[in-house]
Amino acid sequence: MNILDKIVLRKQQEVADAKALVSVKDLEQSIHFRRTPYSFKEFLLDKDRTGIIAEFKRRSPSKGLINGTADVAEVTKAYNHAGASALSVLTDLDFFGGQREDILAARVANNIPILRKDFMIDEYQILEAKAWGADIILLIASILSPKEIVDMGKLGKSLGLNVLLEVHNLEELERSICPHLDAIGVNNRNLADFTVNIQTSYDLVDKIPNEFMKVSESAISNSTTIKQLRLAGFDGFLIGENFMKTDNPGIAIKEFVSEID
Ligand SMILES: O=P(O)(O)OC[C@@H](O)[C@@H](O)c1c[nH]c2ccccc12
Repeated sequence: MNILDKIVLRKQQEVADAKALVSVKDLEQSIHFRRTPYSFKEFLLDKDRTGIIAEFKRRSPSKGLINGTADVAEVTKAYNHAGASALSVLTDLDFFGGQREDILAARVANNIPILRKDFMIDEYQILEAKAWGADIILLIASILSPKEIVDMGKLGKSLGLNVLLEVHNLEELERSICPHLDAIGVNNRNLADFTVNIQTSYDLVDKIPNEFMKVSESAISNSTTIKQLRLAGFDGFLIGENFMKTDNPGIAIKEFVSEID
């Protein structure tokens, strides 16, 4: 079994446990459930921001522990002030060391869009995302059928959430694309075996219809790459480890941003 299969299997159990503990009604009664999510597009295309979607990630299956001490409110505020267009906060506990409380803390500290970064396999998780104060959900093409992507995309949109579809190759893109999406992310990392290749982004950018915002995800570690990805047609750049692996991710993003503009 590859790592992605393991994550999905564990996720099924986690969602079943969560459903037994917190009802849909409870989720709908959260104060965040009534708020109108921020527009991902508005922030991503804002020329005063950088297009960076800055990620808070404590660990990953490929790298193990990345940062065991960083404070989520402090780091996400620094990301925001450095010009991030959106924040990405991992909520998977077993493989990425994230939790619901991380989104809640990032939400109260920031007024820019937040992506709930997790492996969404059930509509219940989309209701959770809304209840926790997220603005954007991630749908990963490699673990969802085209019908699941349509259904989950529709539900997300009906709640006012922004929907980011993640693909890793042309086949995934072609089978998964549908109208209920705002943005398409090309993951430069193959989630099944962790190999990374930025070329994946350049290969797919022109295959993504221009009505969708285009995001390049993973393994971005220098400002030259951002400039090249921008020229190729990308609007957004999802960066985690490059900032989180340092002692002070807030300073790391500031230095990074000073090199792009
Ligand atoms: O830390 P990196 O290499 O900058 O990558 C960030 C982000 O793209 C990566 O964490 C990611 C992309 N897709 C995912 C899906 C699930 C979990 C994590 C991810």
